[in-house]
Order: sequence, then structure tokens, then C-alpha cells
Amino acid sequence: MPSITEEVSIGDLGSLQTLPESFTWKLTGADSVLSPSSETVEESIPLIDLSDPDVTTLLGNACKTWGAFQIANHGISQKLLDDIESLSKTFFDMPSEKKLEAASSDKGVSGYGEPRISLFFKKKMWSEGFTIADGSYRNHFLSLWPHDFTKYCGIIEEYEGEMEKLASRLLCCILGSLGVTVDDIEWAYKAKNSGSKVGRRAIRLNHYPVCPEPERAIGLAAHTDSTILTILHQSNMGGLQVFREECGWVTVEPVPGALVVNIGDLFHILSNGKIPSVIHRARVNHNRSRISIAYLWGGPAGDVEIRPISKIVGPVGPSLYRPITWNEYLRIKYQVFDKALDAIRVVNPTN
Ligand SMILES: C=C1C[C@]23C[C@H]1CC[C@H]2[C@@]12CCC[C@@](C)(C(=O)O1)[C@H]2[C@@H]3C(=O)O
Ligand SMILES: O=C(O)CCC(=O)C(=O)O
Ligand SMILES: [Fe+2]
Repeated sequence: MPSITEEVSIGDLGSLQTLPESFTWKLTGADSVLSPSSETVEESIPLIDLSDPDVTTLLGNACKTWGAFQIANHGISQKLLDDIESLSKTFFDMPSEKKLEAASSDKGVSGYGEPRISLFFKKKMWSEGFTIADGSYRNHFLSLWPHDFTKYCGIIEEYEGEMEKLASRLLCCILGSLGVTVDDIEWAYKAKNSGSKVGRRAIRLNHYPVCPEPERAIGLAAHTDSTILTILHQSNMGGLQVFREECGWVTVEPVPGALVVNIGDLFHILSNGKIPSVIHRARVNHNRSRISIAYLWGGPAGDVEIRPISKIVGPVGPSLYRPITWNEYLRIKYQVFDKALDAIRVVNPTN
């Protein structure tokens, strides 16, 4: 019979002295490579200076080999990074009941709660988070911080604006490494001309409280992001790991001022599999809590279809994935999770 102590609110994880059964992950067995404490190796993802004259080649290589890299000289001010980090801290430091008042509703994506992928796992993840996906976060902010409402919304808006610019710039450079430009993408062209300026994006504020048994727990289980690319600001505490077929789990050591970029599933589709999405996860820590802020970018335009770029596919094809909008992809992802790319693969590609 489940004991009453098993009913744990994610808002209070940091105060627990022992790891509840529902948060204890299996370490051995067939799926051990995906288990939290499987071997890690002494490798590291590249650190790329965006002002380097060879930036296109460097980004291209990093994407093909790793699917993830860190960037320096990215143009985002340290003040803005500090501001959004302290906004996050202010939120997560609130009492559990207060945080739950900002819980995301059944329909809405914005708000407080477990990571969306948690529905695919039997065990619980050692983290809590706040998702900002549409304007409804403003209602939560208004009731959480009536006095600082304008200031906090301002930080989010500035962050979104700056990250959007950086994400577009990275997309251009990475496409450049494949010999194409944004103008080769049908949707980018449509977006420019239709006046639909609202791109698809979400910000996720993640908090990983201190954990009594980090070896047996996981902060965020292995996944790929359903994005073109994700820009992650991790505080000076590490925890992010990326998976590479050849070597296993690789820890991304924080570099002061640098941001982490990971390639998501939509880039995988756009590049016809040439720039694959990267599996990653977050470990937790015994001594210090950790905050990370993910900017999940789905491209510049809303309801347009994303498809393999014809110049990449080439005249003789084959195009491996069918055209799909971000909303449609998210729907499939949250039905079949890690089989989502397979689910939209063309069965008998001709060209
Ligand atoms: C716009 C998005 C992208 C989502 C779903 C939706 C809102 C929240 C995003 C995240 C944020 C945390 C990791 C992830 C894997 C999750 O669980 O929720 C992301 C997911 C995805 O990339 O699929
Ligand atoms: O916290 C991290 O390091 C990873 C977060 C992440 O993967 C996500 O928000 O999608
Ligand atoms: Fe992620």
C-alpha cells in the first residue's frame, strides 16, 4: 500500500531528507544507458566564439558531431541573464502553495508544474518549472507580483526579443554551413511577406532543488526538444548532459557568460536528418540547487509547415519527412514521445 509520505509536492522537494520511492529511478537493466547514473566520459562539447571569422564552419561541425555547443560573445547582456535568473529564483523560493496557484491549467501550457515529458515516465523527476508559452503567464505574474508586475514582464519581453534575434542568427549560420540560406526556406519567405511576425517559442524556467540521493534521481529525463534549436542559460551550477552515440553521456561544464545551444527535432526535419536533434538530460546535485532557463525556439513564423529544405534534399531526393507545423509536431510528440520523428517519416521516399 502506498504510504502517505509518498505523496510529495514538487514545490517542496528541497526540504526532503530521503529520496521517496516514486523519485527513485532504475539503474540497471536493458535501458541502463538511459538510467541516471550510467557512465559519463571526459569529453566536452565545443565552445564557439560567435565573433570568430570561421564561425560558420565551427557551428556546422559542432552540429554534425554533437548537436550541442556553447557560445561566447553572443551579444546577450550579463544583466539580462542575471535578471531572468533572479526572477526565476524569486519564483521558486516561494512557498509551495503560492507556486501551485500559478499551476498551468489543463488546457494551457503556460504556468507552474512538472515537465511536460513526465507523462511518459513512471518515476518522478527531481525538478519543478514554470513555462511561458503564451501571454497567459502575465495573469500569473500579476497575482504573484502585483508590485513588480511591469518590471518582471519587461524582463520576459526583453529576453524573448533578444533570444529570438540570437536564434535566427544561429539558424542562418548553421544553414550556411550546409550551403543554403534562410531564403531557401519556404516558410521564412512566407513569414516575411504575410505579416505574421509571431514565431513559435516557449521559455521554461527550470529549478532542480538539492537532492538527498542524486545518484538515484534524475532532474529531467533524457529527451530531445521539439524545437529548431534551444538556447539554454545554466547558472554556474552544472547538471546538463548530452548523449553522443560514440561516447555516452557528456557533462556540459558551465562556462561563465556562455550559453548552451541544442539542436531540436524541427532542425532535424528541416535538414532532412543532416543536423540531427540531440538527446540530453539534467542531473541533480547533493549540495546546491540549480536553475536553468531554456528558450525553446520553433522558428520565425507560426502556422507554416516545416519540411526538409529542397536544396538540401537535392533534385533526386529523397525527402525523409513530411511537412508539418509546430503545433502538429507537438501533438504527435506528446502522443508518441521519442518515436515522433519516426512517426512523420515518409515510408517509401521516392524524391
Ligand atoms: C513549446 C513547447 C516545447 C516543450 C513543450 C511545449 C512547452 C514546454 C516545452 C518543454 C520545456 C522543458 C523540456 C520539454 C521537453 C518539456 O517537457 O516541456 C520541452 C517541450 C519540448 O521541446 O517538447
Ligand atoms: O536544465 C537543463 O540543463 C536542461 C533543460 C532542458 O533540457 C529543457 O528545458 O529542455
Ligand atoms: Fe531540453
